[in-house]
This record gives sequence, structure tokens and C-alpha cells, in this order.
Amino acid sequence: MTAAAALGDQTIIREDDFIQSVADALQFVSHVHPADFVRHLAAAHAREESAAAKDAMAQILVNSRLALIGRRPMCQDTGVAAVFLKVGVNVRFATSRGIEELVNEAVRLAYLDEANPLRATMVGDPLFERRNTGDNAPAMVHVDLVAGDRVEAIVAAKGGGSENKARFAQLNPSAPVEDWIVETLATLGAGWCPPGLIGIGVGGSADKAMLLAKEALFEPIDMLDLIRRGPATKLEEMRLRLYERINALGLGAQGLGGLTTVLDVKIRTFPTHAASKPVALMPQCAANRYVRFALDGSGPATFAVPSADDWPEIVRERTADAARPVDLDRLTRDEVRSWRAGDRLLLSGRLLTGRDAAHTRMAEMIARGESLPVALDGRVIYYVGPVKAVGAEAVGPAGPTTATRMDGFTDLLLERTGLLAMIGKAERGPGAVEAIRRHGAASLIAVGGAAILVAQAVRASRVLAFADLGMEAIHEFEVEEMPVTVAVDSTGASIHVIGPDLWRKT
Ligand SMILES: O=C(O)C[C@H](O)C(=O)O
Repeated sequence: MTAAAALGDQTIIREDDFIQSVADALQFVSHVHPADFVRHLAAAHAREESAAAKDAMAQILVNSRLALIGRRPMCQDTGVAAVFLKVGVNVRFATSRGIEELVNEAVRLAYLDEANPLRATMVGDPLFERRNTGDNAPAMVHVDLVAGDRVEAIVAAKGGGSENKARFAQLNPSAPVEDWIVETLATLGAGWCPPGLIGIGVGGSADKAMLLAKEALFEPIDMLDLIRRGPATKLEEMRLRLYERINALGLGAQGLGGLTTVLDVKIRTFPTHAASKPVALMPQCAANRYVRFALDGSGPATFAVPSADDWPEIVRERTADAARPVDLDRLTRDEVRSWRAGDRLLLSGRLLTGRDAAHTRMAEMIARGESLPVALDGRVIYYVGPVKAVGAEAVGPAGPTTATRMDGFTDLLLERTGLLAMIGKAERGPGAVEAIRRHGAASLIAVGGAAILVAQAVRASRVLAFADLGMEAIHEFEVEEMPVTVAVDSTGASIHVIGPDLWRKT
């Protein structure tokens, strides 16, 4: 950028420049992974010894390159927009509107972009109506007034699965923070889509610690360098210990069991009350989307797109060779009962979709004695909220959402509808596993964060019911050779128990 447009000693930031910069940043992060993340994931993939985890990482890397080349979202959950601004005290915004309003306009522009529409995920009223706002506004906006004459911004888009696993504790001042972090991490399951990052905030107050943990996620990923050169500070020693202890849990990519659960652990601290030790833990999934820019009054920010040549050349073993073909249009309970946890399947035929809001509505209809708008008998349901299609796509990126959130509906639907199987990501809780066993059903997984790869198997898509729910409507997908893995089989065996048990080192 050229010299600042100054009025007296003030930098003037034009409204349009600010809005365009934030909107362009949101579009950019939707399909461009940071280079340090790709480098660390590629290294973890290269050293992984668990075949299932290695394949999951390969899918995420292949998907990342497809997103970059195709300029389409790396994950169907295109996230909640989060904007962190450091505004110099010598900056004046040439606008009569507030900063949040400007950011929200940028969110609308970015998420409703015609060439690369992003998924509108925000619901307006979190308590009662939970109606989708339709444009992904509002954003989470944090503004600090700092010394200086420019605006420094971090624009991020945080996925719900990893945000749901944020945790906080007020520890005793004498309590060991590291034990709390490792013990807490061990309870999170795979809904946050490991391998990823862990941000830790220690100190301040409850709210400050959460913010520190999130801001820690925007520090460069340098664990490989830290391992190579050795720790130089107490904080680096702690990061290294946590990295090793968390990976020793054996959770692995997608919770399938393996060597790498975290690529890096970042820690931020702040002074605190003598009686307190607030600790916040903030996981970041593989859709690690953020970018920094600065505005000095000379115009909007620009974002350099990296070359796809910088991505590792990962040749995935063809899943078709090891997978069983399944005809969804002729699927029987006996066939479902023959599947075993860990089996790879290639699904072809018609698949229903439905996630949180559709499940709530179906449960309410069943409770009122009404018939459902779509018969689930003999069908398989995919927990997904896809991105809108563009061009020749049948559907936009369409990776799985966390199956665990649907656990509370599982027994009801299996019991009352004749549903045969479900597809999502991450582990099922004990109640859902027992329901699956009792009904001779199965829970399948696709790789979370490989949304473009999954969508490539979808040949056609139409909305069947609950159109008002937007991306949460019930769709019917026509799929061809969609690769999935049996996570929970009809005996109640679960790969999310078997895998980590094999790889745990503690
Ligand atoms: O909303 C989604 O599509 C996925 C969600 O982020 C999740 O990880 O469960």
C-alpha cells in the first residue's frame, strides 16, 4: 500500500475500503489455508502410522488444494465471522455508521457472493426461534484502541464443531494447568475435527481468558521449528510438553486413533487476581481460516493467493479397492447388520439429509402424533448442511456435521421410523451406541473437513422438506460411490473407542 491519506495528523479510512477489505478477507479465508498449517499437516501426514488417520489427513490435504484451485469453501461450515481490530488512536473512519454495522455489511457481501457463496449458518435468536439470518450476519467484533495511525485486522471464520468444544475453568492458584488441559482434551472427542490447534488462555478474568485462548490461535504455527531448535522459555517448554502429552492420548485424526491430534499448542497469558487462575481452552479444527491485514488509508487490503504447487502432492490410495459397494436404494437391515466397525463402504443411490433443526422438528412432529414429511423407513440419513451449488455443481461443499449432537434423537428415530443408518462425523455417545445395537442399525462417518471431496460424490440434490430451515432443510442427495467408514456397527463396536485404545501411550 502507498502512503497514508492523512488529514492533519489523522489517517482517514474510507468506509468502502474497510468493508471491501473485510469482505475480501472472508472470501479469501474460505478457500485458502495458511501455509504454516499446510506445512504442519503435511508433516503429520508423512509421519502418521495409523492407516485410518493417515487417510483422513490425506483427504483434508487433497481437499485443501481443491478448495484453493476451485476457489470454493474448504469446509461446508464456512463459520462465524470474527473480526479483531486494533485501531490506531490517530485513525478516523470516514463513516457515520458504527464499526459493527460496517463489518456486518462486509459479512453479507462475502457470504452472498455469487461466484463463491458461503453458507449462512447464523441463527438470529439463540434461545427460541433459532431462525437462520440468511446472510451469516452478525459477526463477532472485537475492537481495541491502540497507539498508532493504522488499522490492523484479523479476520477469521470459526467453525461450530471446534467452537462447541471450547472449555473454561477457574482453577485454584496452586492447581496444575497442564493436567487440566490434557484431562479436558481427553474428554472432547472428535467433534472438533482433529488434527488441529489448541489455543490456551491463562489469566485475566473469565471473559479475558476466553479471548486470550482464541487470539492465541492466530499466532504462527511453529511447532516443527520449536522441536528442531528446542524450547528457549518456560512457555515454550510448556507448549512442547502439552503437544507431547495431548498427542500421547492417541485420539488421532478424526478421533480414529493415531499419532497426531494437535499440530501445535499456543498459549497466551495475562495478569490475574491473586485468588484466581482462569484457564480457557479453544480448539481449532482443520478449517483453520484467518488472515491479517493492515489499512493505512491508501485503499483496500489485497490478499496474495499462494501457488497450489506449494501444497504437497498426496496420492491417495483408491478407496474403491478396499471398499464394499452399497446400493442405498436396495439396502436391507440384514446388509447393515453385516457391516463391521472400520469397514469402508462406497455408497450409491438416494440419501436423505438432515441435521440439528430438522431433527428437533421431526421429534416434535412425532411427539404430536403427526406423520413426517419424508418417510425414513429403509433409508440412510446424512447429517449435513451443504453450501449452495454454483455452476455445474450438484451441491456445494457438503462434509459431515458432528453426529454426537444427534444422539438424543437416535433411539426415537430408529424406533419409530425404520431408519437404517446415519452418516456424520465423530463418536456417538453410549445412549446412541446402545440404540444402534438394539435396532441393528449403524453409524457411518465421512471425513470432517473434506467437504469438497464428499460433494464430488453427489450427482443431484433437491430439497424434500423444511425448506425454511435453509441449509438445515431435508434434502435428497443422489450419490455415486460416496466413501464412508462404519463407525458404530450393529454389535455396538465403535472405531472411536477401538482406534484411540490402540494408539494411546499413557
Ligand atoms: O455446521 C457444520 O456443518 C459442521 C459443524 O461445524 C460441526 O463440526 O459439527
